[in-house]
Amino acid sequence: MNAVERRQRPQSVDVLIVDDEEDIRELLELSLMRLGLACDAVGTVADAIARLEARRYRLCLTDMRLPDGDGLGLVEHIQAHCPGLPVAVITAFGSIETAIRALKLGAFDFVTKPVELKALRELVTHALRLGATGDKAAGTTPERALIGHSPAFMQLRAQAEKLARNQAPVFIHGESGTGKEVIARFIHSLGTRTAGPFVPVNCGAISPELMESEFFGHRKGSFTGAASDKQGLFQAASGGTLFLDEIGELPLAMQVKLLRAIQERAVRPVGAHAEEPVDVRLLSASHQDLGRLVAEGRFRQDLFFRINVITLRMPPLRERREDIPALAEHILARLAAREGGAPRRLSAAALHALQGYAFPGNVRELENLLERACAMCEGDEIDAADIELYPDQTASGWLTDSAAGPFGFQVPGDFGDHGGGGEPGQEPAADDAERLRIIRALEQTRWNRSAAARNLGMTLRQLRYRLQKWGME
Ligand SMILES: Nc1ncnc2c1ncn2[C@@H]1O[C@H](COP(=O)(O)OP(=O)(O)OP(=O)(O)O)[C@@H](O)[C@H]1O
Repeated sequence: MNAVERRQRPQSVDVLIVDDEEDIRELLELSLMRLGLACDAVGTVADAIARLEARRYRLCLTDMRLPDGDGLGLVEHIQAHCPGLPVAVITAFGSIETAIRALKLGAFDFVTKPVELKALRELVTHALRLGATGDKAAGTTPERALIGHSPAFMQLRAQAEKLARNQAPVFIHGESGTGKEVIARFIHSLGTRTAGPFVPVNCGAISPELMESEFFGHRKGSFTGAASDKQGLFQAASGGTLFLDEIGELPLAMQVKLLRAIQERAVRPVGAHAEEPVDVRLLSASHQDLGRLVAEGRFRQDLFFRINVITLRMPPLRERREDIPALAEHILARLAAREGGAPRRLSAAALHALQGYAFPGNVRELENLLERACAMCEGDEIDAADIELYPDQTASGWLTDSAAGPFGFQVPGDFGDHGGGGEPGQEPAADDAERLRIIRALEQTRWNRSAAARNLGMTLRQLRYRLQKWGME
């Protein structure tokens, strides 16, 4: 660092650099200074802790191996003593496991050695934005309605708030209609990318032939029908979050391309000669057990590891029945706002009926059910008689601890690794469970697909997609 650069150092200190190699400390300091940031640089964990006690920083950037400890210890110290301070770790090339451990301990992000200026710039930009949005994670800013106060939901919410503060890919696992997209939006809204777009994609709804172009875009004339250049979903999500719902539905060929895009942080539009850099955070979700798909050879293990750095498990509604009254109230208020007039109330008997129901279609089914009930009910109060429940779905029949589900098998097959009982080998594949549920619903509605979809708590498009997949349409 030359004398002029030293004189230009701003007064406030933004970044604490922790690295035991002096030349790397200098290099990082210089690179960050050129981004207009002031730095302190130390070489040991003890010095880092002393500085953290003495000053406030906006980011801590630490090497992993230090003479008197490691970067993970410092990450833990910061979580405990300086909550809200983003900490990023510098890992040796190829040591992704260490990076993952750091992320799980609450690190914001990681960069690999040798540190590239571009990666460093991206990391710092997001970290400083995080500081600016830090209060949101504490819940002072209204975010998209996320209703639920049951212990299971509060735990999920706390995890999501923590995850919003880092850049790690998150896999959200849960049954249909549990709110996977809602939680993905929540993570996006509390993170550093909140000013950027949130782009949700249902991987199961894109035709395999168009997938590459949908994801990465295409150049005019690259195939019949490509009348002009088109941006892909990755480019559309740049600076924000790409949410890949039903990621288990991606064909293997597309999985390879997705992995490359994630690893390289770049995509090549169909018909283009060069790759374009993209800066997206990836969140993904599925109702399927990806581990099982990997074992069956239907999902690539390398992609699985890449997207599954952290898993969030969405509890089904029947495991958090305490949330039903608040959810119902929220939904009725929303329906009233749409239709006009005051929100309808639920009678005690109606609420009792709802709380005894298993909700195979989860919150989406509750929404559909209340919408129908509002249409049926004449007065201000919805009674039990106005609520049409899908038969044989008492909550007790669905309890995952020990009981067989309403169709005589363990439900839900896909969630056996999270507390479902029974011998693993005896569980049917999730697809089988879902197929049976859908066939039942179709039989009960005399194959009226719209009515069946409503009863199942899914959209007609989702039902048709599943029927097509099983060759039933
Ligand atoms: N905690 C919640 N608070 C408020 N609304 C919720 C909550 N959870 C789910 N919902 C509502 O339930 C519906 C289903 O949620 P969402 O689409 O996120 O579920 P999903 O798990 O992604 O479903 P699928 O797997 O079928 O795509 C949405 O209309 C959403 O607004």
